[in-house]
Order: sequence, then structure tokens, then C-alpha cells
Amino acid sequence: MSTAIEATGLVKRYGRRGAAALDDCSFRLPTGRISALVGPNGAGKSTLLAIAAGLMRQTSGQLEVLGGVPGESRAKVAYLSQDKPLHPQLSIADTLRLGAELNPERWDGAYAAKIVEQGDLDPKARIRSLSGGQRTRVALALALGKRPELMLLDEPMADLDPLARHELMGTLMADAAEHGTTVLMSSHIVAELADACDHLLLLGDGRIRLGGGIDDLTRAHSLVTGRGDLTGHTVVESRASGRGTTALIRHDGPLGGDWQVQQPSLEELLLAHLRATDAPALLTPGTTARTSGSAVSA
Ligand SMILES: Nc1ncnc2c1ncn2[C@@H]1O[C@H](COP(=O)(O)OP(=O)(O)OP(=O)(O)O)[C@@H](O)[C@H]1O
Repeated sequence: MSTAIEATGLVKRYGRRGAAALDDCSFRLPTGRISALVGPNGAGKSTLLAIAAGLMRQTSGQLEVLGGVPGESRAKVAYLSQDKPLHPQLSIADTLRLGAELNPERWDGAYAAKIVEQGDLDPKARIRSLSGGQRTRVALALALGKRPELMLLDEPMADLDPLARHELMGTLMADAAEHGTTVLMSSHIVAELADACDHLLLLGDGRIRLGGGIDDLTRAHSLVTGRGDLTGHTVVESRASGRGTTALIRHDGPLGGDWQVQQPSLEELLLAHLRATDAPALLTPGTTARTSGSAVSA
């Protein structure tokens, strides 16, 4: 399977003495995945997306996007930043016309217009008169109208109402399924991610903590409740409960003792890893970066 994004030892510091916003990140995101980029506030998600979009350079390490340096394939990449910058003076129709002019080879005007129409927006309305959620819809119409191969979305749904979120996520997923678009999308809304995404990148303190297919990652963990010795297994998080101990583990061989075992949900997996900040990282096969020097350097 080909690679959409590959990071090798990626480091980003803001300022000479700043702490690392990204600290030795190495991972591979295969093409065609809809990947959730998750992590606590300040984990480095926006920084990673901005570097991948070619808007910021890393301090050291390598990042390859669609087989080249970030920014090289800008025509095939759509990036939606958290603040979704649009020209306030322009009308929606003018904004979409600008999208057509900036993307002459790829622009799908009918598709962009349909996304706007679904939000009952008047194409003549000026951007400055729109609500935050309505602006998000126009920004997503611009991004999707470009028919990108890779979408980098920084909390795209944060200010949408539940219906609009559901509808636009559906549009995004259908588009990705039909065209094989790769999506890397940051969000704090786990329910939204569980429905839409098939892949996960969990960042904590600038480091990759989990990477891989969501099914593979949940299958690699067990939520166990009971009594017994967990020595020899990787215990991500453990706490006393009414029935002994409840722990999220990665088991290595059979469990000794009396345990009830179940596969964790995505939410249980994420919450445990977010709380247990020093749990060992896990990248599933296919999502580890190549260690050879073939990645494109910064
Ligand atoms: N322009 C900047 N100058 C200095 N430090 C910055 C800058 N942008 C981000 N940082 C720092 O880099 C770290 C990572 O920030 P980033 O915005 O990438 O995190 P995030 O995971 O997107 O957070 P959130 O979930 O709150 O959006 C934080 O410690 C932040 O303070």
C-alpha cells in the first residue's frame, strides 16, 4: 500500500529554546485511510498538520507528503486550519470562484456548490455575515471542491451543530470512499471519530503514542477486570475496582489469575492512553516509518 505521509524523527521547536512541540515523531500513514489525529490540548496536532501542509518547516527530521517534501504537491492537498481563514468581504459565490481560479485543473464547482446548498446558504451572502458553523461549511466546500488526494483537517467539525456535523462527516466519508482520498483529521470528539475513522494517530507531549488501524489497535489491547498477576504484560493503566483490579493491557501470552477480558472500545483505549502518559507507544505493522534514508529530507 502506498504512503500518504511519512515522518522520520520529526522535531519541531518554536523558538530556539522552546520545548519540542513535536519530539522525534516517526510514523507512516498509508493512502486511502481516514485517520483520526487525537491528543490533549497542546499535544502538537496543529503543528503536525501545518508542517504537512507545507506552511511551516520542521526543526529537524523528515516529513514526506505524497512522496515529496511538504508543499510540493499543494495542488493535491487540501488543508483546513482551525481558524478556517476566508475573505470576510467576499460572497460565498466569489469564494467558490476563487477556489476555481486557484485550482484550475482539479476544481469540481458543482460539488462545492452542492455542499453550500445543503446548508441552505445564499451564495450571495458575504462571508462576514455567516456564523462560525456556516463558515466551516464554506471552508469544507472549498477543500472538497478541490478534489484533493489528501485532506488535512484541523478540528473541522468543532463549531458545527450535531445535524450539520453528521451530514458533513457523511459527505466527507462518502467522498473519501468514492475517490480513495486520504484524510488526516484532528478532533476531540471521540464519538465522531469512532464512526468515521478507520485509522488512529495519538499524540501526547509531541510524541506518537499510538498509530495504526483502529481495529488492530483495539484488538491489541484488552480491558481486564479481576484478580491476578499482570507481570509480563504491558499494563497501560490499572486501578482498583469493586471486583479487584480493572486494567487496560497489551497481553503477552495467557493471563494468570481470574480475569474477565473484553476488547476495549475506541473511547476506552483513548482515555486510558491519554491518562497514562508514560505508557509505551505502539505502532501497528504498516504504520512504522522506514528507517532507511529514502525519506525526503527537510
Ligand atoms: N506559534 C507558536 N509559538 C510558540 N509555541 C507554539 C506556537 N504554536 C504552538 N505552540 C506550542 O506548541 C505546542 C503544540 O501546539 P499545537 O497547537 O500543535 O497543539 P494541539 O495539539 O493542536 O493543541 P489543541 O488541541 O489545543 O489545538 C504547544 O505547547 C503550544 O503552546
